[in-house]
Amino acid sequence: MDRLRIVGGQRLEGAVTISGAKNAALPQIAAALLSPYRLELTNLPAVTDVENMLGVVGLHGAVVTRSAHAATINTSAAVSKETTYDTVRKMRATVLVLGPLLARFGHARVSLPGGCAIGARPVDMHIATLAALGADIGIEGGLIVASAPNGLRGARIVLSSPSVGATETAMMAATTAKGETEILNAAREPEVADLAACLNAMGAKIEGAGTHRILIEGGTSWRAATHDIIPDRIEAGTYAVAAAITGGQLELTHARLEHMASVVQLLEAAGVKIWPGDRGLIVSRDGPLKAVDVTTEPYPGFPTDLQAQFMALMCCADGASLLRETIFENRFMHVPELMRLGANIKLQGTMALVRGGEQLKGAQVMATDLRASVSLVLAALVSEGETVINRVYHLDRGYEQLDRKLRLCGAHIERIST
Ligand SMILES: CC(=O)N[C@H]1[C@@H](OP(=O)(O)OP(=O)(O)OC[C@H]2O[C@@H](n3ccc(=O)[nH]c3=O)[C@H](O)[C@@H]2O)O[C@H](CO)[C@@H](O)[C@@H]1O
Ligand SMILES: C=C(OP(=O)(O)O)C(=O)O
Repeated sequence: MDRLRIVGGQRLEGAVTISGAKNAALPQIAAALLSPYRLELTNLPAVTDVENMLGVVGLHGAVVTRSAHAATINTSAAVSKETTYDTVRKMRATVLVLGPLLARFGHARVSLPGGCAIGARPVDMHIATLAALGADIGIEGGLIVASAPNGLRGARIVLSSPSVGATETAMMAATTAKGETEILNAAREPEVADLAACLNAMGAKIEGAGTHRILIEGGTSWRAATHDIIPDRIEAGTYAVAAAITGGQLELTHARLEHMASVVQLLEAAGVKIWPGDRGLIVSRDGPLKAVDVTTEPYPGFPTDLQAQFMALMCCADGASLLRETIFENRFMHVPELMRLGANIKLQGTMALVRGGEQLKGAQVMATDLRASVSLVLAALVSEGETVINRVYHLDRGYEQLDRKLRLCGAHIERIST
């Protein structure tokens, strides 16, 4: 199992290429199962979640042709097979094949994902949206078993909360339904809009993705398509924090300001300067870091996927900041590990009070999930001495060549393979 060894104290300077968004890539790979024609995805991030998702569509008979940052997925010979617990356990986003399999083949059997480090993460809304589209759907022996032998039919779907995954499931399934589907209280994340753009390139007729109300005209005539995945706003936000925490300056090549308004606003409030450059965004800090409060919210609010990274930043700010997590009930697994580095954090329910300003000191720490792991990397960059981060496979799920990208900007970081 690989580990990362980081010696803190280096100011980061240089350019970081922001990869394609993992959370846009995963549903788009699942969407390939909808159409018998090839889907070519470009700007595909080279991360293990993407490899796993390509493996999952491969298990359903898709033929995948790869290059470093692209994949062509041909599902002309695909079938709806059982997606086992073993597959879903590795990566929850696997549940996104449910809608496409049901829509294309009229039946699907996908294992229930179960809880994970950040929360229980039920899939009841995914199930409810497919039931609203006319599927006969239930749980049998740990599997979601769905059928619609006569096809799905368009419906008005009102989500009880704007779930990203449930919006994506509903949108994908509705492309083959008879008639029109309206999704209300839809998630507005850029990854949802990018999935709609990909589906539209494949022949679908979707309007309104990126707003609360999405309209999908069913009965799609599919065609071959190529789609370029949007840059990863969470990866960009992570490197913005790396520049801020080390008092450095980074150019985030490809990063898009329009996807990062709430993040930019909070960073600026913390004393960080951000401005658009020719190739993306430039992030710089030379003054003191100010403590700011953070509340995670659905997009366009501050993303839960950057809460851990901001907590690392607030550990180095002057004063106290309150971080409130409203999306996942257990997304503070990084707190005890940051405390091992000397951070002063008090947890109460869904809130964390961070008293910044202590000099962090290197230690052995353990990564528990993707964003928790990267918050430890960020804290280690400013910790005195050496930090060793175990279970790096969490990082590899969603960050392409993190150690290399940081090293190129001056970080003292090495991967120890065992
Ligand atoms: C692969 C991917 O894109 N992952 C992202 C996606 O996850 P994901 O799509 O799983 O997140 P959701 O937006 O669905 O989850 C939001 C909340 O709704 C709850 N919920 C969700 C579905 C459901 O059927 N029932 C239910 O109760 C979840 O437990 C959570 O508390 O959006 C999250 C919120 O921005 C991000 O943190 C994840 O990185
Ligand atoms: C929680 C995340 O991903 P997933 O939904 O795939 O677990 C994440 O990207 O931070």
